[in-house]
Amino acid sequence: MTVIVKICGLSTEETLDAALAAGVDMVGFVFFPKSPRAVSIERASVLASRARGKAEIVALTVDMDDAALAGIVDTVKPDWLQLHGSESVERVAEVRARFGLPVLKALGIRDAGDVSRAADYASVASRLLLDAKPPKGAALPGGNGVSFDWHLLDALDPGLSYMLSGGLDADNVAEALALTRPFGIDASSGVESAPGIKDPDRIRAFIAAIRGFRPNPDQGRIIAGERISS
Ligand SMILES: O=C(O)c1ccccc1N[C@@H]1O[C@H](COP(=O)(O)O)[C@@H](O)[C@H]1O
Repeated sequence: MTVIVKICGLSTEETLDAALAAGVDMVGFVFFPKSPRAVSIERASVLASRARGKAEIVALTVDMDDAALAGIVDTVKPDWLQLHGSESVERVAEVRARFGLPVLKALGIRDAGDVSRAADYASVASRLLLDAKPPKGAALPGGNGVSFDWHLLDALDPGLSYMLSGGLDADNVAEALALTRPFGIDASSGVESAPGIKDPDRIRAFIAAIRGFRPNPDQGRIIAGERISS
């Protein structure tokens, strides 16, 4: 099982290079002003040029209008747009069509109802990112370093491909992979030494933990009473 790895919220050459050298597949730049990881379009453009051809470049946006998205797309030239706000199914389809870029739609998960909503977005988003819902009163819609109950994903259609995020780090990602079947893994806080400060050692340890993960063939998931082997 090869799992795509995304590191989000990179803002320095040193940490970007550490992620690239460790074999990251996607690198995310955050365009949400309240985030401690927010970068300007100019800064993201420099970092994106450094990463281009080595990893896919993701522009993370939150409920952004077309004019602001266009500014990012024209200058940074991302490979992906990540929509991490409360964008509707219609808005996801509109952004994808208008900009001609694949869209990674983030959905906050806290309960079974949130999981069932994922199916609504599956046909319009190029890929889904299942993240923890932010704690009440949080300033950020993501990047809060909190996990959700991964067992909730047992209810997902097994054919639905998704990326997993929310409070993942080198210590818990193997357990997350053992309980779920994500196409990819995404982390931000879990590879930082302080909010917004990415740590090269934590990035390396995180990617090594994912690459080193081996599913236990005797430990299939139980879905609706039926054992699904790995
Ligand atoms: O990282 C941020 O600052 C951020 C801001 C606004 C929306 C989303 C954000 N990050 C995304 O959230 C996931 C989970 O973060 P964490 O690992 O729990 O800290 C992250 O991978 C980003 O895609």
